[in-house]
Amino acid sequence: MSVVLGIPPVLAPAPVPRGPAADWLSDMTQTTGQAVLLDAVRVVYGTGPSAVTALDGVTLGFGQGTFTAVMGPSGSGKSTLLHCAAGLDRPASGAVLIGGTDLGPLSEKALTLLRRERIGFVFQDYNLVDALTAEENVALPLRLAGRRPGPDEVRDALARVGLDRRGGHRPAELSGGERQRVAIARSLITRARGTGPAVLFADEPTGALDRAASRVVMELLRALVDAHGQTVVMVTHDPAAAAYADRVVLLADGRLAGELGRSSATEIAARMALLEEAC
Ligand SMILES: Nc1ncnc2c1ncn2[C@@H]1O[C@H](COP(=O)(O)OP(=O)(O)OP(=O)(O)O)[C@@H](O)[C@H]1O
Repeated sequence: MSVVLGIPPVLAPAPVPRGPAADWLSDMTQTTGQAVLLDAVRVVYGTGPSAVTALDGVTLGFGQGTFTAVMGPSGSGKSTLLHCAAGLDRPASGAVLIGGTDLGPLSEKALTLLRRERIGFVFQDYNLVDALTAEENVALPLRLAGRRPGPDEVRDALARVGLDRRGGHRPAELSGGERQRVAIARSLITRARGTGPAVLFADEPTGALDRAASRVVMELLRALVDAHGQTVVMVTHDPAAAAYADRVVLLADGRLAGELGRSSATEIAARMALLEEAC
């Protein structure tokens, strides 16, 4: 929940000064239509002999209106990559740009604001508040930001995930798949009025769901990309979920270990098996 409220674990408190390289990268994200760009990102947890290099110089872009799955063996750095790309963790070195904005020089307050207005999050365990209805859950981030949602805003967000008739229900009265769809509606609304998030990050969005519910959630994410040009970056272990993405990025030991274009679940599973064998 701390993630939703925007309290990031800060790894390197000193902001990297903005220099000509950052300006060049910023121009590049705008001219190449990259929603998110990671440039030589390195993340180290801890110090001394017990230090772990979770990301080791990763350079990667996520194009606007594309759907990317990030896969790799356990401990390969997938969550770290997602957290860095979303401005929740700061890299020890390298740069992260969202829509051309270099996150390095931003204060914690500016970073929190950027996350609130331009980034959506969806988590494996939904992170809904049990005591609130679906409508109240969707409206919550706006209320936390001090903004009263417009009369149709919450209903429209729920309609986009096919749950406009379930707005008065609490999470306990909804199935796992419906809860995740409420979480997706909430992620679409947490920003300046009228604009969707620059990027929607999903961390194992189908991890707690059965096959049928997973399929509904993945079809929904795919439709957001196809019909609304939404950019989606998703970490998953599930080849069937990754088969909905335009691109599958593979990580191993904190480094890029290859990528696949749109592929079937069988092809993705075979590639993952090879990668896990090699690690
Ligand atoms: N807070 C932390 N402190 C120390 N080491 C960490 C921390 N978070 C992650 N790591 C280490 O960094 C590496 C990458 O972790 P990360 O969680 O990004 O991997 P992952 O690919 O998402 O793994 P999984 O699939 O198991 O969730 C691992 O070796 C992990 O043990």
